Amino acid sequence: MRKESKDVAGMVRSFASRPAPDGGLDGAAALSAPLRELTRPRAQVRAAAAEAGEELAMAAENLSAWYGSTQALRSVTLPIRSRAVTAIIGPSGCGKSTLIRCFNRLHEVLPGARVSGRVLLAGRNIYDPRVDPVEVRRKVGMVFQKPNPFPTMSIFDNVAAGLHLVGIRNRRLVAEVVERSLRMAALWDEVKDRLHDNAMALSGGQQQRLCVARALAVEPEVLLMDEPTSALDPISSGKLEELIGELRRTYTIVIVTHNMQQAARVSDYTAFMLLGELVEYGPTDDIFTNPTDERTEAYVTGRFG
Ligand SMILES: Nc1ncnc2c1ncn2[C@@H]1O[C@H](COP(=O)(O)OP(=O)(O)OP(=O)(O)O)[C@@H](O)[C@H]1O
Repeated sequence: MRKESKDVAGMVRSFASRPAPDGGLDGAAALSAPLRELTRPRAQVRAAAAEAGEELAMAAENLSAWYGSTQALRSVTLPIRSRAVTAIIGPSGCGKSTLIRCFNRLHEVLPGARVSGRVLLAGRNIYDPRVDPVEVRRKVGMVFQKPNPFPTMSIFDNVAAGLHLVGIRNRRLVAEVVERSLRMAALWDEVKDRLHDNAMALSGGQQQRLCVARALAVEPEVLLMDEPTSALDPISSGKLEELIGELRRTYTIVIVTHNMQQAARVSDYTAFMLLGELVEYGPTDDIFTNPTDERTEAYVTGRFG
């Protein structure tokens, strides 16, 4: 487990202040960076992330979200480390799902839903008006609570569907990517002889791994998982956790979970939320064994929630 200073806010500040890559969507904003640094104190500690030697895949910066007049997120600032698993924990209704739905611009599809603040993906604000939400959703894939394969499609076509959407139609290439994705989702051996069966013929756990394969097929930069094992039996949950353990080498994963043991088992970093606010973030070991905030301690020791 990597250890780090507790000054996560400083690390986020440094990430938030990174200039966008040349020609990036934030290119214009980067030109005025000195001004922004003066006006935003959070942009001052540029060296901290470099010192920590940690790369960030994403970060929420002062992110707030509403459903009509109900505010579900309150100025959340949170780093998401590359090639690591970040668990989001907290009691029901604290905003976990809303947060990750803001990470791939799914929140805004609901009528009356609104977001303020920024979400940086590789240094670019995904809420920049010039950014295409469809492209964001390709780069930031999502696996939902209940397995949701396309019910009329075969196992093969479920994984190939995303490739068709991004314009990849070459049959050999599609077949290669489908196989690779199913292997990465640890499902290949179980389905290789029945790729053209209907996806609904799979067990719930297999369907969920199929959804992981479908998400991986388009090579996302980040994979979001919203309580991905809550509809699965213990054996299927264990397999999915093993899979997360494998994928963390290659992917950046953010997992929402109610299950504290699961968060402790699968994640490198944990964020604890309460009433729409981020209470504490840090290495999972620290959050579970040595939290700094008494509300975190009360939650992880089961005293509320
Ligand atoms: N579609 C919606 N319309 C209106 N309010 C909503 C909607 N979805 C969520 N909310 C509200 O937003 C707040 C955050 O909900 P959210 O689903 O993000 O919490 P959560 O921590 O993921 O909860 P759970 O653990 O129960 O899934 C709650 O107060 C909830 O009632």
